[in-house]
This record gives sequence, structure tokens and C-alpha cells, in this order.
Amino acid sequence: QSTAPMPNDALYQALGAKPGLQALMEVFVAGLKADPRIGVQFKDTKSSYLQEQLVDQFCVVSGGPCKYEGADMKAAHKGMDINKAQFNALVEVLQVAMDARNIPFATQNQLLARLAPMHRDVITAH
Ligand code: HEM
Repeated sequence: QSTAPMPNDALYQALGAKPGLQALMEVFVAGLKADPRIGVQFKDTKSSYLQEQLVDQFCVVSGGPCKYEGADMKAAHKGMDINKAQFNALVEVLQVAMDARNIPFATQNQLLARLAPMHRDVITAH
């Protein structure tokens, strides 16, 4: 009865915990830079920096024991005029990266469901 609630890190574990997220973000950021639709928006991005931010953010989002210290999503994407098609392109690049890392479809969908609400802060153009 007095047991403290266990943090639910099932999704984090399914993603392979920290090493799994690091490997995934390496593939993801490389895919973003190479993407014909949105690659240009990441041309000045330092891959190692963005990967680190994304590892921490996805760790938190999936219930892992991390702290995300980057900008909130609204501030991070302010002035970028990101539209829905660009947002969807990023999601596709993430799906391709998750496939490449052999992440099960159900796990993929759970992660995407937790990222989806961020569209409100990221998309600022039509
Ligand atoms: C669910 C969707 C998204 C998530 C979770 C996400 C996450 C992040 C994170 C964590 C950062 C780092 C913030 C910081 O440095 O403090 C970032 C930066 C950035 N994001 Fe996003 N983002 C998303 C969508 C997008 C989209 C759709 C685009 C453009 C097509 C985009 C372009 C960028 C760019 C250009 C940066 C700056 C990278 C740099 O040069 O340091 N993001 N994003």
C-alpha cells in the first residue's frame, strides 16, 4: 500500500535503453541531414550535439532516467516556419531509422504517439 509508484520505463527498455537510443539517434540525425525534403534545414546542425539532445529528450519521453536540458520544443523551433509536410517528413525519417534498428512496430507506434502532441509547438507555418 505504501509502495512508491514504479516509474514506467517499459518503452525506454523496448527502445534498448541508453545504448539503443544513442544508436537510433545516430541513424536518425544522419537521415535528417540526408533527406531531400528537410535536409537543408539541418545543414548547419552539429550532428553530435543534436543527437545528444534527442537521446536525452527521447529518454525522458519514453520513461527513462534522464534529464533533458535542451530548449523546449516551442523555443527550439521558433522562427523555422516548419509546416505539416516537414513535420511528417521528420516522422518518416524516424520510422526508417527505427526500421533500420529493428525496433518492433508496436514500440515504434508507442514512441510516435508520445511525440505527436509536440506538433503544436513545432509547426508554425502552413
Ligand atoms: C516531434 C518532432 C520533433 C522533435 C521531437 C524535435 C526535437 C528537437 C530537439 C530536442 C532539438 C534540440 C533543441 C536544443 O538544442 O535545445 C531540436 C532542434 C532542431 N530541430 Fe527539431 N524536433 C522535431 C521536429 C522538427 C522538424 C519537423 C524540423 C524541421 C523540418 C526540425 C528542425 C530542427 C532544427 C533545424 C533544430 C536545430 C538543430 C541545431 O542546429 O542545433 N525539428 N529539435
